This record gives sequence, C-alpha cells and structure tokens, in this order.
Amino acid sequence: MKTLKVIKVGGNIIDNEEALATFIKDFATISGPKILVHGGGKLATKLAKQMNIPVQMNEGRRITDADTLDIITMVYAGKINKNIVAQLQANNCNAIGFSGADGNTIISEKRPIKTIDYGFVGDVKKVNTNALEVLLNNNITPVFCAITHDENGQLLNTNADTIASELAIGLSSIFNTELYYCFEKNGVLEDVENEDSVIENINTESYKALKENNIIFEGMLPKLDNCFHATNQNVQKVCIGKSDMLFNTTIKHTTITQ
Ligand SMILES: Nc1ncnc2c1ncn2[C@@H]1O[C@H](COP(=O)(O)OP(=O)(O)O)[C@@H](O)[C@H]1O
Ligand SMILES: CC(=O)N[C@@H](CCC(=O)OP(=O)(O)O)C(=O)O
Repeated sequence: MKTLKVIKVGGNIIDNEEALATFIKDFATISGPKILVHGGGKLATKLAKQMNIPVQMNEGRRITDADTLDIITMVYAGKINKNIVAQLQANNCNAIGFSGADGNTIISEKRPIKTIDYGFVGDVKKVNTNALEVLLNNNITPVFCAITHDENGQLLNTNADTIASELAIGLSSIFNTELYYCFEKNGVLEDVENEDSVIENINTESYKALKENNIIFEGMLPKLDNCFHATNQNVQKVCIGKSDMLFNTTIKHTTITQ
C-alpha cells in the first residue's frame, strides 16, 4: 500500500501571507500522494465583523446562520481555496480545489439541535473516495476547504480538522494514511505560553487528565477529538505541530496514540 499524507493547515498560518507562502513552497516538495486541507476561520471572523454579522463560537465550532454560511462559502471555497491552488501551481504542484460537494466527495448531515443550534453545520456521514483515488494516483493534489454538502443542495460548514480526519479515515482502506495537523505552535503544550513545553505523546488516558486540568481548551479540543477519532479508525500516524515536523522527524511535536 502507498502512504498518503493528509495535511491540515490552520487559520493562523493562512492569515499570514509570508507563513503561508513558506508552507506552500515546502508542501509542494513532499513526494507521494498528498491532500491539503485548509481552515480559514480567522479570516471568516474578520470579514463577518466588518460586515456587522455576529460571530458566535462554541468549543471551537462556529454557529453558522444563513449570512455566515454565505461568508464562509466565499472565504473558504473561494478566496482561500483558489489562492492556495494557484500558489501550489506556481510551485509546480498540480492541485485541484475541492469542497465536499465537488465530486460528491464529502456528504454530511445538518447537526441536530440539542442544547445548541449550530445552524448550517454539517457532521460527516460519508466520504466518497473514487474521484480522489484517481487524482492521487495521477500525482494531482486535492485541496479541501471546510465545506460539505447534504446531497439535497445544502452546503454545510464542517470544521477543517474534521474534514482532514474523515478524509484520512475514508482513504485508509486504499492507502496507508498519515494525518498531520500543522499550526503556529510547536505542538500541544503543557503551558500554552511556553513553546518549549511540548507534550510529545498524548493517549486516551492522558488526554482525559489534560482536559480536566484545563491544559487544553478552545480550538485544541475539537482538534484532539479528531485525532483520537482517526487513531481509532485505522489511521497509522497522527501528529500535531509546526509544519517543520513534516521534513525533520527530530523536530519536537505531539504524536497521538490510542
Ligand atoms: N495545550 C495547548 N497547546 C497548544 N495550543 C492550545 C492548547 N490549548 C489550547 N490551544 C489553542 O488552540 C489553538 C489551536 O486551535 P485552532 O485555532 O483551532 O487551530 P488551527 O490553527 O489549526 O485552526 C492554539 O492557537 C491555542 O490557542
Ligand atoms: C463548524 C466550524 O467551526 N467550522 C470552521 C471551519 C473553518 C476552520 O476549521 O478553520 P480553522 O482550521 O482555521 O479553525 C469555522 O467556520 O471556523
């Protein structure tokens, strides 16, 4: 089986022109099948505020009303996705931009209302791998934004970390899949202010304690939930850290194991 790297890049890198250009240049050099998943929550928040559309987040997830869905569609599937694809082409990496509606690749269902109504937020039901397999085997890199669809014409907002883990899980029957979450910090930190405090390994047991002690909060919560979801479903390797970890295995980062 070939190894597939599913690499997610976070909002703070995307929002920094220089950091994004460096990331894309490095990403383009990775050999073998690869998928890039990008967030962009920070830019969506900035634009929503400029347009006086209220921004509401709960545990790292965006509550998405109809106006917010319009914004995120323009920002994630439009501006960010197309710019990343163009920059990859400039670095000789042939890429195609995807939302989950394209090629019917990621089908989701609107999250049912429990204590909170998340609006147009989708939970992934199915990943269709056929189109992706053809592209990956022809050296073309799919670039995914954080949007899925429900097969009834409705686009839905799905956390980019979830898109990455579901793609890695979905493709694990065809490839030996590895999942990398690249963000602006060195990994999951014992003290979020101290870059030297990287926790090198987190398992189900230690995750519980880290949560109880409030060492992990906000966006790191859904990220780690997605990591464990992936390690429990046949994804061979799951890592969190700076993108340097992709090129130099001695760079400190966090590895997630069962
Ligand atoms: N223990 C921790 N170590 C590192 N970051 C943490 C930790 N707990 C919470 N965080 C927060 O999680 C954020 C990363 O989540 P998020 O912003 O969703 O990531 P991304 O940049 O991939 O979109 C960090 O910027 C940091 O503020
Ligand atoms: C449902 C939900 O929360 N969707 C996310 C999708 C974007 C994302 O995940 O962006 P980052 O990776 O940059 O945080 C949002 O709209 O913020």
